[in-house]
Amino acid sequence: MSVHPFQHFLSLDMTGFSLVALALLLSLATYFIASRLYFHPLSHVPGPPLAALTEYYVSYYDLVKDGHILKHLEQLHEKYEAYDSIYRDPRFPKEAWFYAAFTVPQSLFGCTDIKAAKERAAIVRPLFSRKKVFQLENVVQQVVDRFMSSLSKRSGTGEIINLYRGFSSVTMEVITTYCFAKAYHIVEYPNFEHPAMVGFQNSNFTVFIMQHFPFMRIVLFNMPAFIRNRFAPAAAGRVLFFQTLEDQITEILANPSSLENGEHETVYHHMLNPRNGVKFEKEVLKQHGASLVGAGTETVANTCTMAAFHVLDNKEIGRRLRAELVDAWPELEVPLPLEKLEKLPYLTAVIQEALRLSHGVVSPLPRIVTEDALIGGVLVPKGTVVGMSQTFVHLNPDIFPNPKKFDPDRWLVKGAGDTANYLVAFSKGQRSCIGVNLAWAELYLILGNLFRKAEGLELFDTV
Ligand code: HEM
Repeated sequence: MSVHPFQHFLSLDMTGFSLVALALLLSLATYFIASRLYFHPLSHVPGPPLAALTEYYVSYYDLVKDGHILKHLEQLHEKYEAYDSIYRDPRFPKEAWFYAAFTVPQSLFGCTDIKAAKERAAIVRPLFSRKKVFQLENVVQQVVDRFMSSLSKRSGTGEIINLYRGFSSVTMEVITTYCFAKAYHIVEYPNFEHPAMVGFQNSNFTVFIMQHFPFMRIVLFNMPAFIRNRFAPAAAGRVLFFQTLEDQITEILANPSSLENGEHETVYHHMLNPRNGVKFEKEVLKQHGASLVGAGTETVANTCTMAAFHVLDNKEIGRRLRAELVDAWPELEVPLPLEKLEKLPYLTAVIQEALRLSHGVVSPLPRIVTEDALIGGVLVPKGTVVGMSQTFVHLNPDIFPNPKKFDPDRWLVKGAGDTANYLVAFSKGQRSCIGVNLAWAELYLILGNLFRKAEGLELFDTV
């Protein structure tokens, strides 16, 4: 078979072209890999080479491995303790790319500008001070009473209750009543599956998607409702919740004097305060409201779930907790005030241990290093994004021996007060949790009431 001279020329040329392209590609890849591994300003920072090469290293663990980046990071981070240097340094702002995925950039939580965040925190902080939480204790107590009454209706029926959903219901209802004086009747909803609560909870995964694929923020929020409901129900829940908040805000803005007749002080009294000229726009109010619900629902519910599991799982822990509660609270008809509950040492230790093992927020919360800084003994250049998961502090065996064991006694031994400095569930520094007092109050009231009043609770099908 004869070969046409042109055909020969073409095949020779294609091979030559492919070789040149391949060589070019290899050189580019070598240049990229070498510059990232050896010449990048962070090349001296320890860590796996693949993570230095691509940001999709984290995306893979978040999206494909169901958030298992933490298990993986735990092994990597054992040696690198730098929590305080990162979070206590007031010069390091929150990193915008990460926080943008929560779609509340104008809220206190989402605000990445140091000065603006400080001003915003100062406006709402009075609502969450220890004094105010004590003044509004009955708001929390009433929701807890409603939760207990929902539970007692199921008592003796043999019904299986998803307590995690139950705790999420009570914590979401506390936030909406405490912050907005608005009850959604979440704790009364069948199976503790109120659509706003379940929708908000399920939508957490969409945050990861929006984090790694930012264009999805526009897609998910702007697609027609019927498509979103059909193909992205989790995002639909989030949108539905934002809408309910917006409706309340629209009503208040149309009739600001309604605040004077409200049941109690709310976040709107602080964010729409004619006396000191504070008047935020509707969008800011909406985002701030949503972020309070986001920050205050799952966190408290996770801690309650962690405590309840271990109290029910470990007979001795359950016995000691109940004995302490019965002793301090003989008359069940009269609620035991927060002031008394927080003086109970074993209950306090159970809560501390539950906070430690539920960690607060498990994702490393990123900050930007604005000036060259020494973090964990490593010189980190200006502009670097740094963060450390709270899990690495809470599971450090040098601080908490046998760290995976739920052991309230570790908080009762001499010197445990110092160890409390390492309980970083609420983070540290200027951007630490503004709701810490409310959170503690909820934990005391929910767990105190549950383990004093509910009888016959048993674990079912847990691992
Ligand atoms: C066990 C319960 C809770 C835990 C463990 C917890 C933990 C945290 C953590 C770790 C942060 C820092 C987040 C970051 O750096 O981005 C934070 C911030 C925040 N938390 Fe909580 N939280 C809890 C309950 C609450 C409650 C009940 C509220 C409701 C008022 C709340 C409102 C906030 C807000 C608004 C922020 C943002 C503060 C800022 O960025 O300056 N949290 N929380």
